[in-house]
Amino acid sequence: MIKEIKNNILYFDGCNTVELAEKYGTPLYVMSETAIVEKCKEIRDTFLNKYERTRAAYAAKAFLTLSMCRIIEREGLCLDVVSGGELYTAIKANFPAEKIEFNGNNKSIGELELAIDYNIGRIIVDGLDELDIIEGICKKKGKKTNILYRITPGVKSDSHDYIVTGKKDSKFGIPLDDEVIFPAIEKAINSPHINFMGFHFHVGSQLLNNESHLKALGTALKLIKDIIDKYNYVTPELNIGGGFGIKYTDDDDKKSYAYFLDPMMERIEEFSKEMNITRPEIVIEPGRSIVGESGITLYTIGTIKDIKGIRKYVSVDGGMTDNIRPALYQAKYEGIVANKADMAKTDLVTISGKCCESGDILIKDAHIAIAERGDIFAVFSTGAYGYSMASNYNKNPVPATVLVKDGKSEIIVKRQTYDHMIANEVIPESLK
Ligand SMILES: Cc1ncc(COP(=O)(O)O)c(C=O)c1O
Ligand SMILES: N[C@@H](CCCC[NH3+])C(=O)O
Repeated sequence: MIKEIKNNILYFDGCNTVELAEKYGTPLYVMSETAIVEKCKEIRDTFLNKYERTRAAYAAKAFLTLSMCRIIEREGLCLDVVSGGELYTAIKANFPAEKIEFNGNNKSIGELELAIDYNIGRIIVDGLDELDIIEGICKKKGKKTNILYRITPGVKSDSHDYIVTGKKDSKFGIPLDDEVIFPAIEKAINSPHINFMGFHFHVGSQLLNNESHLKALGTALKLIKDIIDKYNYVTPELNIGGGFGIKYTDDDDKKSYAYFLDPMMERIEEFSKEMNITRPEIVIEPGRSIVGESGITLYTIGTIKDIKGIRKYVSVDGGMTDNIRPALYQAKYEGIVANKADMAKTDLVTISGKCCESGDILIKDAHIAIAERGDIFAVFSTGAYGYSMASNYNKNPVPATVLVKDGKSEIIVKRQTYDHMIANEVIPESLK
């Protein structure tokens, strides 16, 4: 059990959360190594070991630190990065270059050079002129790079509009209009500096049903067939993205990896038999599903305002700066007063942050134990897209992250200091 209640206190991966808050301060991101490892094991058991020639590239954008790179490498996964900064973090952690894949809809020349210099495994090309840039860099450096084309499969998945990515009107991917996609494919096949590996799609994030994955797969398989028919070229790989949803609240009907992947693998195997080709190597890119439920955030409760007949605001010492998701996507979370974990949840409150924004609300209408200043509040399922989307708004420092496992805790990201925040600021001569 990752989450447990003992003597009225919330424990997370064997650690007393009130003691963690005392030792490391709040706000505090707490990541359970046991939970992350369990997720990786589920991926190995139900996908990597079940089907030959498969890879799982952890989508680093969900939560990336040097230590996370180490865990991902140890657990046998690859890494999907989307920026020079994520790639640099992987390089600094000595992550094997051939296991890195580079996504992104507007990679800079500098970022592509870094990727090619480091000989990373795959670049997922996301725009027509990106291929020319990669070719130019490879030519200059005498290298050859593996690429896939990210396609826009034209499916609308069932998630918040900001995190659906597969519909035609999207900044991601290459549209499948014949006059756009076929010349691009021909160019990639014929380029002496490119190994054209195939296609990539990612339909959206926090998905709780497999419909859009299956629809997009149908589109991708049709394209693979067209390429065989037109150019007699069999693409050796297919990347079917991530997006597997997690449980934020009791309303989220989370599904297993197998629920998404088994029907897709079945369809791909059938297709390969029909076409009489070797089944392409299949790659997935899970992010949220590995780290989301593996993390919680601890806060200290401060001001409590009970506006009679209207609402009771319980403010904590963090907010949209450490978790932008409620403000950005109206995302729902659940939480608990960690030092009153056994007490009846009789109070209906709104958990608000400390930023100067009325929208800085973490949980609207939460049922919690009667809280007082100084209590510790834990928000669940914050392991994905919390730390990685943190900001310094209102000059709030980014919280520390601790990694916990079987009752032991270690810092993996130190708390930012006020000095860190102003370290890059300069007062020019004109203002001295
Ligand atoms: C290309 C790509 N791959 C993988 C992911 C990871 O998605 P998730 O965290 O939902 O698994 C994303 C983000 O949505 C993405 O854009
Ligand atoms: N940041 C988003 C998901 C990322 C979407 C990336 N394509 C979230 O918190 O849900």
